[in-house]
Amino acid sequence: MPVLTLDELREHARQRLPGPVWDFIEGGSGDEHTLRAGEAAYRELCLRPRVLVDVADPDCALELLGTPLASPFGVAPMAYHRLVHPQGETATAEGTARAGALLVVGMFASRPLEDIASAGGPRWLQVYWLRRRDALAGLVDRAEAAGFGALMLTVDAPQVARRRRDVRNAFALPADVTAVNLDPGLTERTHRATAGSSGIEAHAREQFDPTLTWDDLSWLRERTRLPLVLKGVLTAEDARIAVECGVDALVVSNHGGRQLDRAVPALQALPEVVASVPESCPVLIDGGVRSGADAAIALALGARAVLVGRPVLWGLAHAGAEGVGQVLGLLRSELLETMALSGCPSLAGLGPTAVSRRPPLRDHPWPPSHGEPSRTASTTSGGLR
Ligand SMILES: Cc1cc2nc3c(=O)[nH]c(=O)nc-3n(C[C@H](O)[C@H](O)[C@H](O)COP(=O)(O)O)c2cc1C
Ligand SMILES: O=C(O)C(=O)c1ccccc1
Repeated sequence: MPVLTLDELREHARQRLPGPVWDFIEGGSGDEHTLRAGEAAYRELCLRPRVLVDVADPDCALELLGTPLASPFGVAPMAYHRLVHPQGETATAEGTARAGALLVVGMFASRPLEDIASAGGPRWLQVYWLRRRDALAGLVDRAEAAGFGALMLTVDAPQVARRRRDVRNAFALPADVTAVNLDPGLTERTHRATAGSSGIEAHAREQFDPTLTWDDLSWLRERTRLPLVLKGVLTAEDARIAVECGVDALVVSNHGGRQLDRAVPALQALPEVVASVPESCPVLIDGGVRSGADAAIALALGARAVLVGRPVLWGLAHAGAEGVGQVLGLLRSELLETMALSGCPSLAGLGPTAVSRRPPLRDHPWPPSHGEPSRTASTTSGGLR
């Protein structure tokens, strides 16, 4: 039986993976309030389909910071893909390349950057700000040499939040899963949990530099010619500062509910961020995207692309590269169907008037004011207000 939904893949993955690994992937921080709210936010919105539009040839290809993509989907950066499949990130890279989607490789990847790059698809590298600045610099140089198209700095994790599932499970990495792109001395801590702390949390406390401020960004900005993307921005205020600091793109994200619990759902924060940056600064989003319709809603509200996290690991656990390809292929075909059936055959035509909500989420100016209103969008008096 072919897999028809992401939920089916999730069930397959759950059956295959050890409980503590499943919990590490699926879990969130604190009471997991933000984790649940991230997905729920999409269900509170509806599409406003327009009719009698020629939708014979819907098109969702785009270029993002110079990277051509067959669809506006990317794999969110996630650590340690070898936790769920022996080939880890190289299998993820193959499946993602086949789908023509973007792969954001995590700093804590469990396969070498150069091997991941050999799949040939569009790829960016995510980094955390380490106390060991030389380790960060070394990785940036390797990413440039291996043809990575952008650098994504995650800024919502000055420390790794307490994830109670991992504490209960005393979660630590198995000996054969390591962050192979970093000096072993930097990551040995991930293999030992202590009372009250997972190996991941304890490792991050030792290695992540919580003193990072906007002033430090210039070091990274000057260190690389790659476009710089900040991941984990949730407010208009920070979006504006980021642009002033020379950041090229933003990811509106609460880390999939794994960092600040009670943080605002990414979808709710999206409009104020989009409204605060120039059109030249693409805004991406992640967290809780589970269907092509979810993606269409995010794109309509101004996201230029959508990153997907956990579902990619479900696909990888279930069927390696093939499973990753299934996840991204399913999302792309659902998005194209949604675009056709809502009378928006192009990404440019997918604007805020394609979405309806009740009650109002918040009182920022609406709609976000970017771009030429599309023909379909401009002739309506409804939409999200
Ligand atoms: C197992 C796992 C590991 C993750 N590791 C990282 C990481 O190393 N760096 C990072 O910036 N985000 C990391 N994230 C967060 C994702 O990039 C992303 O923000 C989140 O998973 C999106 O939500 P979704 O899973 O609902 O799609 C991780 C998420 C998961 C589930
Ligand atoms: O970012 C995360 O969510 C995460 O789980 C992680 C994994 C390895 C190192 C740091 C954070």
